[in-house]
Amino acid sequence: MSIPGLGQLAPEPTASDNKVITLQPYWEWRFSVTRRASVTVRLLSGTADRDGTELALNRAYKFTDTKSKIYTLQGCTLEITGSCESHVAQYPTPEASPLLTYINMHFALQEERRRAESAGRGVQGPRVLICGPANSGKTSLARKLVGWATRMGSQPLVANLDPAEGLLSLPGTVSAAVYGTLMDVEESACGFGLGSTPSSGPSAVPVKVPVVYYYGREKVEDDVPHWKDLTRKLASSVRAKLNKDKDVRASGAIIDTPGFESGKEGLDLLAFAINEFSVNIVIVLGSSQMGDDLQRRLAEEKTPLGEPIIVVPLERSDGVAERDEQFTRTIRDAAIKEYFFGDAKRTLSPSTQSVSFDDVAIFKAPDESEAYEGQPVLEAAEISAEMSHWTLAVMNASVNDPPETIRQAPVIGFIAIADVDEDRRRLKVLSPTSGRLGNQPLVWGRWPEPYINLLG
Ligand SMILES: Nc1ncnc2c1ncn2[C@@H]1O[C@H](COP(=O)(O)OP(=O)(O)OP(=O)(O)O)[C@@H](O)[C@H]1O
Repeated sequence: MSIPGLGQLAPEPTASDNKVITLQPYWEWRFSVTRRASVTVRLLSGTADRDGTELALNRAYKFTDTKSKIYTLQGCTLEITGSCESHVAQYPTPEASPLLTYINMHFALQEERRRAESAGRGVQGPRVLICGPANSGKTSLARKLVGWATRMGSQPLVANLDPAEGLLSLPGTVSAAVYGTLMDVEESACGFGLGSTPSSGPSAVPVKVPVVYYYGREKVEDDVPHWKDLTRKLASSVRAKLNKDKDVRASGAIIDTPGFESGKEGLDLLAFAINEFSVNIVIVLGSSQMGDDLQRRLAEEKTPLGEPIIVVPLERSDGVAERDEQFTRTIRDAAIKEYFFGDAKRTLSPSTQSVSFDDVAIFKAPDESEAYEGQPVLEAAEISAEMSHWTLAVMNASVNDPPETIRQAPVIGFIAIADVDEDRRRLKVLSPTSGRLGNQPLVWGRWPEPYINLLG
């Protein structure tokens, strides 16, 4: 058990310049670098990880707009250059750190994967769903379990059901991808961000190919039926992949979820996802109440493959950082910008095109208040200046398809509306590739609202 606050050195408000720190095994260097500041970390000796991905010795890693930690299992020395809030979390023994339980979880999952592999005959590895209240460290744990698994040669499928944070995609989506290779330590999202996708052009780490569905809202509660439809679709593509590829099948899946509370609605939505993804292991972070409720609810249930569903409550790390609206908006805006323009490591050249209102088919999701059963799922949008700076999803469907088909189609990519000239009835459109906008329908969601002018 780690007791919040115990064994922590007092935070250093803004440590700057150059310093060298030594971490004992299982200690963490926790840092928060915001407002476009940056900090550079170099591993001088020992071993160190960020969320399951190892830092290379003597390589400089630069972090911007990131709240995270570097931990060590064997001890290490780090050189830190730059300004950020940071402190070292010390643990007297490994047992005092929640990290040990996460690692034990990883080894238990590896054992399941080994069993699935040797059993063959279509036996699937563990399908693990990670849930808990908001800010309990779900995504960080998902990244660790994925990073550790890939380092041992596994290729888990990773799915994200939280539209507030895109996995290899823009916010407002749910997505899934196979992870079989190295993750990017420097990325704010540490391997779960856009830097690892092919749509961003050449990549420093091997690219992942996600399947993406567009939700266009922030919270599941904003349009539960639509979220359920997309979760069902995503689960179906995950199932297809697990059936098709024996290495992925043996590795199983890791599913990250939005922060749900332990009320009936949250439990119902979790139970829905658990059923759709044939989950057989549910990790509950930071809520014994939710752990108990799920245990009770799933005690008699079996997966469609006939396995029992095991609920594993795990402790939340007291290091999980609060992220205010300003920080999350900065991260979101940076993701949208990176999608079109790349980042410091690789610059992309998006194309700008001028298109007539008559040459595009834009559909609009209903407003929040209308998002209930019986309402039109998508309507043809009236193009106006209101659309300026919004990012629209390009759907893998035909403009003549029924609205429901368009809404549930996979996403091919995104475009941004740079300008709307109502007088000339022309749109200036920013697109990651230079091809003409084809016959694909575009969907204008309700979130995230644009805060930046991409061409400004
Ligand atoms: N031990 C830690 N030390 C420092 N920062 C941490 C630690 N664990 C997690 N964080 C950071 O805290 C923030 C929240 O963590 P994370 O995203 O994993 O939580 P979450 O439960 O998935 O959140 P949400 O409910 O919003 O999806 C992230 O910026 C993450 O990098």
